Amino acid sequence: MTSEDVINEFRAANALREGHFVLSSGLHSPMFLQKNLVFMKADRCERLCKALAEKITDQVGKVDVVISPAVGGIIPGYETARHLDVPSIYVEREGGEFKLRRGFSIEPGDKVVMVEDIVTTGLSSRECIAAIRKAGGDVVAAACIVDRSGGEADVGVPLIALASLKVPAYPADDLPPELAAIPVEDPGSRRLAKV
Ligand SMILES: O=P(O)(O)OC[C@H]1O[C@H](OP(=O)(O)OP(=O)(O)O)[C@H](O)[C@@H]1O
Ligand SMILES: O=C(O)c1cc(=O)[nH]c(=O)[nH]1
Ligand SMILES: [Mg+2]
Repeated sequence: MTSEDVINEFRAANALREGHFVLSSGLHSPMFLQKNLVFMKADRCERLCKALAEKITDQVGKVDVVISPAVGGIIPGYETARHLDVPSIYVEREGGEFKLRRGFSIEPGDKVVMVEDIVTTGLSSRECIAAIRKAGGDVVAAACIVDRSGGEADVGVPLIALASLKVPAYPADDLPPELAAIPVEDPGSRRLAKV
């Protein structure tokens, strides 16, 4: 599957959004990949994650478990794990920090592939990898459906991206005037109020 094929799946799901978005990292962008609209259809999710699973196997061989960061990583993590025929678990934020909860644990020495939906700066991936290591996992690679950094993000382990593209993103104090003129949306979960 080429990067263009992957982006076409987003287009077909009306998931390639234009406007003014604040991203998980705090950067602002005129484009947002609303992955939930892609993953909501099982056939579309399967095509993408089957291709990602094949790419993971080609590049790192057999792994023992997939671990993903909530919320966005949960569905692609599960579907990719299904094609790798391994279990899928996830970390979620507790007091802002990713942790394994819900009875999930890692067997000592388990080879882990961390599966993300989207990588922009790699911040969430690095936080997830740190949480996995703290819980005893050996992270052999990271993987994602789309790397918006065009290969520039450094997550500290090899990053296997199904699609790679370079999307503009700007610090809040350095917005182009045409972007600053549009009301901002914050679609992710990082800044959601805690209950
Ligand atoms: O590479 P980064 O700069 O970290 O950006 C990518 C992250 O942003 C999104 O998560 P977000 O925190 O918005 O929440 P979500 O998973 O609930 O969508 C996405 O799911 C990635 O985890
Ligand atoms: O960087 C992000 O937060 C981000 C970008 C994007 O296109 N899609 C997404 O879900 N998150
Ligand atoms: Mg996320």
